[in-house]
Amino acid sequence: MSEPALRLEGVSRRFRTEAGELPVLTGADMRLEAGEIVALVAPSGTGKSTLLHLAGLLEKPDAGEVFVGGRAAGTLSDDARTAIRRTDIGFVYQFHHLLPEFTAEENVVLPQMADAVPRATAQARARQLLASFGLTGRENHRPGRLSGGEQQRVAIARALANAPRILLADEPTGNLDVGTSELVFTELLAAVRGQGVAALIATHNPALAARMDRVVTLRDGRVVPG
Ligand SMILES: Nc1ncnc2c1ncn2[C@@H]1O[C@H](COP(=O)(O)OP(=O)(O)OP(=O)(O)O)[C@@H](O)[C@H]1O
Repeated sequence: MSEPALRLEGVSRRFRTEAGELPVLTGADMRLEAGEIVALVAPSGTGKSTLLHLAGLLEKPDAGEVFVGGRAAGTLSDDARTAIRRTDIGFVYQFHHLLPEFTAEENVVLPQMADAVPRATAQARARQLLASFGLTGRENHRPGRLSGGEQQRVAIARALANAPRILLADEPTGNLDVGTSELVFTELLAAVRGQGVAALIATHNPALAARMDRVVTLRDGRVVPG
């Protein structure tokens, strides 16, 4: 079998809390194949965000290894990890995390410029991505002037700006009302399927999870079929 987009091997993470050591992940293994869309559905507090942060190279595991396109992240310099995060991985948070002082378009342009894309090219891609999320006419609005659904659409456009191979999303529609969540989620799925992006998406919503290729959950700190 060819190398998956993302592979976790024996990944462990524990936190030190007032009550003592909290083992959240205890040797988690998983594969995310190229272009595959996987739902991560697990009860609150079982480690979904922790897993996504490790997979996204935002944090380092205490043990085990994260492979992105076959490259072992633990063997790389911080600069090399940052470069992989920028070019290969898009991350969508539950709350948009857009830069409030920049417009919608600038929020989608900036990660591309950090990846050395010329400004005019980055602007054209940003406009095209924003248009694909129904945001034509909103390009020059700052996040504070956008609705919650629009903010999340911009955040998704930003995550896709550098055409990553992997999209990681942590309850990307979790703070939206049911109707808006359904709409934004449908657009998110269409975008990742259309671009052939592998995606790991945490959600509490079983109906949304059922629309992905497969479901995994977390049990006793490990990834198991959901
Ligand atoms: N930096 C940290 N320091 C201490 N404990 C932490 C830290 N980050 C997470 N935890 C704890 O680890 C456990 C797993 O947290 P995590 O956020 O990964 O769960 P989750 O499944 O994403 O939860 P939710 O569905 O509520 O977002 C929780 O008990 C949490 O309190």
